[in-house]
Amino acid sequence: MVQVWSELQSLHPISLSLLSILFVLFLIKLTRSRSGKLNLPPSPWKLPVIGNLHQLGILPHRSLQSLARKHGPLMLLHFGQSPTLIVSSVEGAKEILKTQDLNFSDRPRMNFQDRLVYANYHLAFSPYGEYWRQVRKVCVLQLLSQHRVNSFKSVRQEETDCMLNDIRKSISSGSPIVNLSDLIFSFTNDVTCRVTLGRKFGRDEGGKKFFKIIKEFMYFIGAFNIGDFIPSLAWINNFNGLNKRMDKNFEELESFLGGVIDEHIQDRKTRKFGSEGVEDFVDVLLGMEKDGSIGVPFAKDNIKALIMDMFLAATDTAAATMTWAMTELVRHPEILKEVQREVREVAKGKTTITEDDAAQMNYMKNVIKETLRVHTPGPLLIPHQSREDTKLQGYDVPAKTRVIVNAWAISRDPSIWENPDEFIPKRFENSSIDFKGNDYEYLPFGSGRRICPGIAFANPTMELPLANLLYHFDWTLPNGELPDVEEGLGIVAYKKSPLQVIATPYQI
Ligand code: HEM
Repeated sequence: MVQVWSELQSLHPISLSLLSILFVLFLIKLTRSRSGKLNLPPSPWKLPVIGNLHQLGILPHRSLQSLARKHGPLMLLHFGQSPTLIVSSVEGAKEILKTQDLNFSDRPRMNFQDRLVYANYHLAFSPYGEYWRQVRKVCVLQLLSQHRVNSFKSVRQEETDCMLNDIRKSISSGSPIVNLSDLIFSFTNDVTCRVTLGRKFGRDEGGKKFFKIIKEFMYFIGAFNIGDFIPSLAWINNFNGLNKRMDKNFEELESFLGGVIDEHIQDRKTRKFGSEGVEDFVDVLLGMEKDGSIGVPFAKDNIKALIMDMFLAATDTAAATMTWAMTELVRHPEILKEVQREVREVAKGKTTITEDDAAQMNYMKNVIKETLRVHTPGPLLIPHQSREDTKLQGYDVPAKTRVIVNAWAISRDPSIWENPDEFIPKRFENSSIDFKGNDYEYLPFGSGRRICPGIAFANPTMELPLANLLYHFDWTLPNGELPDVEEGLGIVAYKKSPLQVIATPYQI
């Protein structure tokens, strides 16, 4: 020490003052980094490079629920290089989706968006900002408002009749076992096709090809993609076949959607409205492209993205809910009997159940509510992202942190719900809890700025066919075997194996 001191004294005064400045700067940095140390939410132990990815499991909502039980309802995981906040409590969800909604209304960018030009124009994946605000407004006003939804009443009625006829045909051809999963998916897909594209694509080769394209696209959104978590390793997708598969799908999508738009442009030259006689969504969007009324740059690629949004958001979610509802009903014959009693009392003697009839079936509505609680179709909502540094329940959350709200775990939290894993539609009787985004213990459609804008569309699309299925047929199980409740992989929690049930016509 004495030697260091005497060497310092022998230094030139300029060097000495430089050294002092450096020393002071070092001290400032040290103090800053100590006082600026972030108080981050608890994290489970993580591995180098992949972080907590290995703990994600095949059904992430379930593995995240188990991790939250150990580490708490606010947890910071690292999926590769992406810090991700996992929220599994009512208080946390309320903070994200209400109190600090503006800060958490962004979306993280997904790797697939780099490979499909118009993926950047999606409503569901758009960052928070003027583009998102304007296209959301257009979608709500032109397709999803109560007024527009009512104008598609006849479409839902006709498609419900088609589904019932398919079942009758199957029975009269000697096959009373019907694949309800397929029938329900065709129903929601045909309804979405008609209101969005002006016509359905049927069950011929063309229609089947379209189903395949949509299903494949859904797969990319839900599939594990290394580029989403470790961008520097995105090149791996060139070798594992994912990029090739995406490119092929996107080419098919481009050709299909391009064809639909061209068809509409031709149609508009000869007719005022689309093939249904009502202006469909593509017609409306083409009109907006032409007159520039949307207020943000808007061209064919934007139209394609919004069409896709409607298919991705509307078809699988509603179909999954109805399939789960029927699955739970055949698993609980006493509940099935009770709901059929209500349906048959309300619609007594009628040959067709209308939406006005279905609207009076309160027990059936509770069956749908309970289905959305137990089998939340979007169990983790769509990931949100913070826009600025913030504090959350005493923890620091830096800007650009991904946020996953585990809505499924919250709706199965035993401290909130009695017997949370059991299917009990009666729990909603005399309860004010609803799915409109004000009750944070029950968030099947999310809440806040990014809440699902399709609630008004989804309701009658599920209630009408369900009421009709329950009214016109009795349902039993092939060999008396209960259907399983195993979930498939993907962003929508659907029933993995198809629901096969025996339909027996009910004598009105
Ligand atoms: C049972 C049916 C449905 C369920 C359970 C459901 C659920 C959800 C959920 C959980 C979100 C994400 C909310 C968030 O990020 O916080 C969402 C977003 C969205 N949903 Fe739905 N949805 C359903 C039906 C529909 C339908 C029928 C449509 C349209 C026809 C639709 C259109 C959308 C769109 C466009 C978004 C993105 C909103 C945005 O990012 O601003 N959904 N939905």
